[in-house]
Amino acid sequence: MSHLHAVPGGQAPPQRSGSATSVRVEAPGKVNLFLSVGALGADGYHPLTTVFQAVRVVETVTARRQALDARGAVTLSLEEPDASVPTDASNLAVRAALVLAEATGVEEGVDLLVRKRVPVAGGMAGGSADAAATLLACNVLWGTELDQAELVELASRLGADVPFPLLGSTAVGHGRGDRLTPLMTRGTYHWVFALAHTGLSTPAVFARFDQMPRAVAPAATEVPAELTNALRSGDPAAVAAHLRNDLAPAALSLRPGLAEVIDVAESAGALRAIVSGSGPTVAALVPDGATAARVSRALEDCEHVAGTLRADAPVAGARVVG
Ligand SMILES: C[C@@](CO)(OP(=O)(O)O)[C@H](O)COP(=O)(O)OP(=O)(O)OC[C@H]1O[C@@H](n2ccc(N)nc2=O)[C@H](O)[C@@H]1O
Ligand SMILES: Nc1ncnc2c1ncn2[C@@H]1O[C@H](COP(=O)(O)OP(=O)(O)O)[C@@H](O)[C@H]1O
Repeated sequence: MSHLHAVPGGQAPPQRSGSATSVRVEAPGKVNLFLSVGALGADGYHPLTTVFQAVRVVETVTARRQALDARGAVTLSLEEPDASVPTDASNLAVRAALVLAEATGVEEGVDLLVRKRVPVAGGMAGGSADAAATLLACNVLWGTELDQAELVELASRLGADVPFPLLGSTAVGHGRGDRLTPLMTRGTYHWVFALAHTGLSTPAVFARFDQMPRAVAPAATEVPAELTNALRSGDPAAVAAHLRNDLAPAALSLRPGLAEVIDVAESAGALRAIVSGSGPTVAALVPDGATAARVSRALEDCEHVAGTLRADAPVAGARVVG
């Protein structure tokens, strides 16, 4: 591992010849194909058994060397400013750069440019994708050479959902959802996402989950074989039959209009529509492109839907582009 330190006296630290001045990384959003939630633990987290699938709705983070007069600072701007996304130290991408700098002793700072495509506070882990992309981009920009296991360890300190976008594809999550095991799947899955007019807070959805009567199905400690077999056979209809989200009743209780969104998608031909993670995005699994177009059109006419996205899955995890 190579460490870069600021030189005392305000001079620029030496730059390795040939080192890039900017690194661009893409990282995917996700949908939970299975999300079984246990009882709240003493650490304030719920034990999860989940299956993440990375979808082709992609965040892009460009990490650029700081100008000499800003060296040491971590700054962030959004390609398209959005009042619901902070650009200060509370942005998960800024925190990711600081965590990597702290772990490696790098002091040169970074300027981050974020292009968001994953709906904000939508249950698709867009902020986590930004953090994962930032870890990889800074690791390359700074030449810190952490391996993937080390990046995953830093990611899990930032949030339960941050390790997954580093891996991408399909993976089972245990613990807080951050202990990942890749899952073999076949085929391509087609999704239509119905975006809500406003987001839902993940802690608020978990808190509502705690207040609700216990679900009929007990929390699962393993992913059912029916789902893993369906994913292995590449059969979307079989996968649709085994989708499960224990947070759905809590999200629906906070946002009753989501029931209608699910209905609209399924009536228009979706194999199944579910709440994505903690919501409020609704993820509709469709058999083909023609049905995707029909489901999108029906959803766009629904008053609770702000817009739709179509995406295939699974896709790779965070990777350097350009
Ligand atoms: C629900 C899920 C499903 O994949 O995703 P989203 O729908 O938010 O994208 C995740 O568990 C969200 O992960 P993430 O958004 O990273 O959560 P964190 O920042 O670590 O935690 C935010 C808060 O959510 C609650 N939380 C999160 C994860 C977990 N296993 N149990 C919890 O109770 C806790 O109240 C915690 O303080
Ligand atoms: N890089 C980021 N992108 C989006 N939201 C962020 C980011 N950093 C911090 N946040 C805050 O986290 C909240 C939820 O993040 P997000 O990842 O979009 O949703 P979810 O947790 O539902 O997947 C946002 O409402 C925002 O206030």
